[in-house]
Amino acid sequence: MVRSTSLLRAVSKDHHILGLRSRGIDIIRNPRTNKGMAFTLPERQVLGIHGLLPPTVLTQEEQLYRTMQSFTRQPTDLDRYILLAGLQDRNEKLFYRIVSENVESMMPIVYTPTVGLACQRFGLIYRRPRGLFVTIHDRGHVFELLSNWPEESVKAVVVTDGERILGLGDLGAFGMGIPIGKLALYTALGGVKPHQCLPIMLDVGTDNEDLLDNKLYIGLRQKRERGPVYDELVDELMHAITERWGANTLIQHEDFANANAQRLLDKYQQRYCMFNDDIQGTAGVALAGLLASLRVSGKQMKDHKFLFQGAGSAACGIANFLVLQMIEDGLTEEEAVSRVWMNDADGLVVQDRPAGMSGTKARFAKDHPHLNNFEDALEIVKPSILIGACATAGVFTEKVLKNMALWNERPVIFALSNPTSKAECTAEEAYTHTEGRALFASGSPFDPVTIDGTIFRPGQGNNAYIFPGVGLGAIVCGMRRISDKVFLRAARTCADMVTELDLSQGRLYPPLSSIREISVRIAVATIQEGYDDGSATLDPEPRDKEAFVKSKMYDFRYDSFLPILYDWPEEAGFQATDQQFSNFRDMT
Ligand SMILES: NC(=O)C1=CN([C@@H]2O[C@H](COP(=O)(O)OP(=O)(O)OC[C@H]3O[C@@H](n4cnc5c(N)ncnc54)[C@H](OP(=O)(O)O)[C@@H]3O)[C@@H](O)[C@H]2O)C=CC1
Ligand SMILES: CC(=O)C(=O)O
Ligand SMILES: [Mg+2]
Repeated sequence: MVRSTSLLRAVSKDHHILGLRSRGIDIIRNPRTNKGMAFTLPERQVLGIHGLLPPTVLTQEEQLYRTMQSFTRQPTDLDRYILLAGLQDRNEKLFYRIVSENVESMMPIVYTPTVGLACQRFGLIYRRPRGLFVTIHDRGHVFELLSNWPEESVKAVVVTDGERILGLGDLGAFGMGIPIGKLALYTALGGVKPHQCLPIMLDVGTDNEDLLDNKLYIGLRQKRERGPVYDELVDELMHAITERWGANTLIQHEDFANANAQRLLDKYQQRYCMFNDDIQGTAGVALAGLLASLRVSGKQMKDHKFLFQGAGSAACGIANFLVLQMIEDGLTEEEAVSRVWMNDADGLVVQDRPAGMSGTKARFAKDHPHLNNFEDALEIVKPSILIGACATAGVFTEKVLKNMALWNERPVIFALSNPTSKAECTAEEAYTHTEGRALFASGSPFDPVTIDGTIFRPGQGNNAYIFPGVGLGAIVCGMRRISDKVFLRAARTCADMVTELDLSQGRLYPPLSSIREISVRIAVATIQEGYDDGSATLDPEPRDKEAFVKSKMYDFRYDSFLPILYDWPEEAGFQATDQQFSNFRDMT
């Protein structure tokens, strides 16, 4: 007799119940339940998959070793990206474990810089659904479309419209790689459970002519929809997400172009549990690194003078946080703002310039004659902290860096633009042209640099230090809203975790290998802020917040299918024959 297919109930170690009406082969095909060759012999027999796998039974550790072997043998980083994406599609637990336990080697692949290349080639890389494509033509039906997503308990959505993908510009629907990558970090670095994460690509067309002509392009072949129709779609999406998955569903806006980023944040920040990562997450991580730098320079933030190269979402987000910090140091708002200068594509941000200006940068416009040469602007401002967020490679020239070293004992130089090909300078340039005195950080990773026998290990000033922890904290305490203060707290938490050893090696951030621990602390800080400002809805407030956060985190270890033995429903079967079933019972 063959026992018929029935309800399989497997209780994992974190007591997450997998409710599956599946045949054994479906358990292998489902990346959430698949364990590859790690299915034990009893499991293989009871699930009816005995013989479908090679006879060797591997531990997860042995699988990790084998995967690392394949990983290092790939000819290029893009091949490594494709290998990992394939693993994520086959065996989710193994994928997340390998990323989380090898953050330094995996993050440059699943995230910047390789994810940028993956987006540019997304038409070739796309294999299977890993998120939702919501197009401008779905207006009026977005809720129905979201209902097609098979998960019932989505808690975190990352959405982009693909208009400003890293520093690579408008990549349209190819931008889907970014929400996928960000949410991979939600799980790998923040421990948010993968079935709670949903990437969304809002496809409103693209103004990238190359893509519109590209046979491999997979998005809508039309110019971007803008104006009221665009706004209606975003509105409908925000509403539909919370209708479908609850009012406290976290929505992260990612890589929207400047004209939309701050505008949408202002519109939705008080209405939804949402944030803009490029504005607030980046401000958090930059502030963290700058706070750590104060321990080396022995200064306060208010003692500094800042110049930004780039005056968009990232730069203005950081500048606004610096003002808050300086006000806390005792300055008036006017004094704080006066210390922050900006330069953009039209030159120095000054009040009466021919190009005028839009958006938040106006706050920082100075009463000064117009200048459109950055090196001249630098000479005028003579900053002690120079921050690049202009997506333009090489603008921190040798002359710029040497001048920074001339005016400052410890010049602070942040080249935040991503991917690596857009960085304002390399780590090697920053250290070489400042005789190793620069306090340097970059958005994408750089290898250590040796100058006169001293090894510098630059830190990665990337919002990946911030958003996974904020997301985790907001989700587990059911936050209604996320204020800027959450990110200020996250920044201080991250800065506090920088050790003297980190600083002595030139690193203004803790090593990436400790990022999961940082995420836990940031989650705790987020929850604390949530209860302080009344936005947390979880009742009662957890007393031991750290233990609470940890108890909610994803467990990379495989679920055991063995508990079904002890709770074997009469009609259960999994295609196991009576003989297989009794063999299984004998063995256990
Ligand atoms: N490290 C991190 O965690 C993060 C890094 N970033 C990176 O920062 C970069 C910018 O992102 P974001 O702020 O969102 O983008 P925006 O488009 O909002 O801003 C870009 C800014 O750069 C200015 N700019 C463009 N070209 C030049 C130039 N040649 N010289 C001076 N300024 C120039 C633009 O000027 P104008 O205003 O006149 O158009 C604009 O102010 C990207 O590369 C992104 O990857 C972003 C978020 C996080
Ligand atoms: C890191 C990031 O969010 C960006 O470069 O856009
Ligand atoms: Mg971004």
